Amino acid sequence: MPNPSSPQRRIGVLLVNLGTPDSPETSDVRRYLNEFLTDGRVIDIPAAVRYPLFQGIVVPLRAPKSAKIYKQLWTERGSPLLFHGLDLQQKVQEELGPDYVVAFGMRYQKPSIASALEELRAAEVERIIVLPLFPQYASASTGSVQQKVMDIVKDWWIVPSINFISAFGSDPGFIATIVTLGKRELDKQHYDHVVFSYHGIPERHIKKGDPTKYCQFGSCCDTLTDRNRYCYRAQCFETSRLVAAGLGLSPDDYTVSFQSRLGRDPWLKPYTDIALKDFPAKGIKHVLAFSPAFTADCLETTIEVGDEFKELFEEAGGEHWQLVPSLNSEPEWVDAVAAMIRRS
Ligand SMILES: C=CC1=C(C)c2cc3[nH]c(cc4nc(cc5[nH]c(cc1n2)c(C)c5CCC(=O)O)C(CCC(=O)O)=C4C)c(C)c3C=C
Ligand SMILES: [Fe+2]
Ligand SMILES: [Fe+2]
Repeated sequence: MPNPSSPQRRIGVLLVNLGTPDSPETSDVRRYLNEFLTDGRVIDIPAAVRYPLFQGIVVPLRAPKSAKIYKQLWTERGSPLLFHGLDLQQKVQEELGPDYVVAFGMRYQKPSIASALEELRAAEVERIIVLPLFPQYASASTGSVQQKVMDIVKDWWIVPSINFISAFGSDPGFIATIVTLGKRELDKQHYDHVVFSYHGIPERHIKKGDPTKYCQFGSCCDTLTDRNRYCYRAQCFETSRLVAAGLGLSPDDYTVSFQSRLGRDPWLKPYTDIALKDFPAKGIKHVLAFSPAFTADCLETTIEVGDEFKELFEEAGGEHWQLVPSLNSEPEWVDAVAAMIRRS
């Protein structure tokens, strides 16, 4: 007989974003980068080379430069990626109500995925829905979160049912929120062109997830099908196409490009910093830029797209470069996240 006084079983929700240093000081940035850049899904070279190369050379050289950039990004509330994540957690919890327990974790540094999973375990949730806040699946982002969650729960005596929402780059609520934010900017003034700039990944990462060699980095990715469902490039094109349709843009009105490459191997092309330099000569002087690989403002959006690309564009003769803010904890995005969770 069920005990009528036993608490109702609730569903656990784990929202996860990438990570951020505890502070913009070099020592904290170094600790963050050491964890991030020794992840074998991010830097996919043998561990025996990865650790000495990155912890011994790359990170010590990079940390002071990155710390300067993090200082520009830092706010009174700290890192935008962190405080927007906590705001989203709180608002999604309010939206979903008492049948759910919503936790927030970061893949690297704090709050850790382990601490967020502990909160859910302590709440005795019946099952867990994990939503990595990366719209397009990549092994370096979503895959890494999935692996970390599995590494942790494998040691629990009772391993709960877990659903992973692996990608949501075509989700109607996600697309609609980007369209709303884009319209806000487009209503203010005329733009000659739109850029969808995605975080890049090495081409090798796509090849490793494509045993049938379907993806040839050409028109194969123009449509998202069962053959390329997890191809990051195909998903980026799909997100762009859906947002463009929502904004009433034709294919000539927009460019899809990739940013933030690291190392010498080929990454997804075209590279945003190179593509934008050609715009002014083509008569494109006013550009509206979206960052649809990110759900919250961070270094890659605010600084790289918002400041650095703006500077490059103006140096090349452009007049106005405007970044569309990320979804952060916009009410429409909160509704979209809650809807994805309810459907899962
Ligand atoms: C969209 C999801 C992300 C993918 C895919 C991704 C792949 C990836 N990233 C690097 C290297 C770096 N990324 C950095 C920052 C960063 N990356 C993402 C997301 C994805 N990365 C976010 C949200 C952020 C910003 C974090 C913040 O606190 O604001 C950095 C740090 C930048 C610096 O210190 O200068 C690096 C380095 C690789 C190599 C990679 C795929 C192989
Ligand atoms: Fe990254
Ligand atoms: Fe592809």
